[in-house]
Amino acid sequence: MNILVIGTGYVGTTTALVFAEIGWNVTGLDVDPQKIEHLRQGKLHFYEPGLEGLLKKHLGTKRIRFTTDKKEAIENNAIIFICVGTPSLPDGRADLRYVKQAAEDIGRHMNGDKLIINKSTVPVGTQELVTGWTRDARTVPYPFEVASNPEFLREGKALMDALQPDRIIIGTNSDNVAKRIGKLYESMQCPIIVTTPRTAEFTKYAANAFLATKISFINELARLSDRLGVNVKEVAYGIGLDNRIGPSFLQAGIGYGGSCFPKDVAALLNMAEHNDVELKLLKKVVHVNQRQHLYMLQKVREQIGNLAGKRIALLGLAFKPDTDDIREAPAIRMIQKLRNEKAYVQVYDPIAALPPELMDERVKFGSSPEETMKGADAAIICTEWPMFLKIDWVQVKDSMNAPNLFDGRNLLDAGQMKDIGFYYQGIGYS
Ligand SMILES: NC(=O)c1ccc[n+]([C@@H]2O[C@H](COP(=O)([O-])OP(=O)(O)OC[C@H]3O[C@@H](n4cnc5c(N)ncnc54)[C@H](O)[C@@H]3O)[C@@H](O)[C@H]2O)c1
Ligand SMILES: O=c1ccn([C@@H]2O[C@H](COP(=O)(O)OP(=O)(O)O[C@H]3O[C@H](CO)[C@@H](O)[C@H](O)[C@H]3O)[C@@H](O)[C@H]2O)c(=O)[nH]1
Repeated sequence: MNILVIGTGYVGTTTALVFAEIGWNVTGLDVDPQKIEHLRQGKLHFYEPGLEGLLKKHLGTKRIRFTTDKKEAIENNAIIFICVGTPSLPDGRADLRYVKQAAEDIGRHMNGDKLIINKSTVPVGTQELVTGWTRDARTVPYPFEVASNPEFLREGKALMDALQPDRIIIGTNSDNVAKRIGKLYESMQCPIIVTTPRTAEFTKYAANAFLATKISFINELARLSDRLGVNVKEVAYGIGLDNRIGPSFLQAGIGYGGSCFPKDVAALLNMAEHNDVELKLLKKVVHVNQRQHLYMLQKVREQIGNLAGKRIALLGLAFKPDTDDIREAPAIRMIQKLRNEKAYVQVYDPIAALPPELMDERVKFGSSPEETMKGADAAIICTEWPMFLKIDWVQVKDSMNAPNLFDGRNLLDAGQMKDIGFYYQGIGYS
């Protein structure tokens, strides 16, 4: 079977490689010639464990190829996945301009029957819009179908999530389309749910909104835990063992970030507003999340006083470990706040880079965690990179100006850090 994947970002590249791995012939199409050139050379333009090996393997098997030629790619493939970005507009709405462009490209170059499957995260009703955009761009009225097939992979675990998904959701009103898409995934061992396109589109937002809610819930309880002298990690473990609750996404910290949760929660809130429904709980989820890094900074101020002129070390920039993605990362918000308060900031991350616009005489990137913390008045852990567990904390304690350690991800062992001589504060954990 020949498959075209439009968009070779995070989702498109993973999707293309997973279909190559399960035996299909895949073409990856992107408007960005640099990305395509990198991919042709077996190089990824983002960090994701395991993916580059698979890319090199399938360039070798010739099951995968990459192009910027829309006409040729669309003409040669009857099954087309749309995997383009749907970023936030200023009012929170999902920007559908790339999806529209892809739909129009397909319509314009259509040369026979096409099955269009949308994997991008899109508002309810987009399948109907894609149908209209494709139809209006056709020059010859070839038949085509549009289905929804949302993607649930996580950055850092993209390959595992895409090869062994918890479920596959197919949104179509046609039994024949459901069968054709089901065939693409027949080697995967997971439930396949066939539903309407609108339900499939909504389910994606519901999943991300629920996960974000779990995080804000435990973050609120973490703040109360601090006041009550309770260990929120043990609370999360205790409630997580209840099958009805489950253990995941109950890790308290400085809040969620990334390219998905903030954008998708905003899009869902926008959808609700346009339908005159107020999602009060979800609004609070966002509110809690936006304040969580400020809560940590308040703890720092309580310990070391005014931050002006103080040296603060920040460990971790990425919005979570195993990625170089800093989109909506709490660490970035933290740096901006520290900069406003005229602190000197030294940052370290094993993979992610500090954006040049954030660097100045007050904000520098360190060469190692140890060097970053040398002479600091306080260190704040913003990302739970496993390498931070291996730091020689005894040595670090002696090299700091004052041994103040603030663990924004509850990564380290509080007792051990205190034994070493640190003033240690996590979130709902100390
Ligand atoms: N990143 C994730 O972890 C993740 C997980 C699940 C779902 N999603 C959703 O999947 C979608 C894609 O996300 P992403 O992170 O891969 O986005 P991305 O921005 O990294 O990649 C999108 C790619 O599409 C390309 N593109 C745009 N218009 C095009 C066109 N007309 N023709 C060809 N290529 C075009 C861009 O150049 C870019 O390379 C979004 O809707 C996102 O919300 C993302
Ligand atoms: O207990 C937890 C779990 C996560 N996080 C934070 O939540 C954010 C998002 O983490 P994660 O969900 O692992 O990363 P994403 O790659 O953004 O994946 C989410 O967003 C994708 C895009 O829609 C979906 O496909 C995935 O299913 C969904 O998990 C990160 O900042 C984490 O630090 C916490 O603070 N506590």
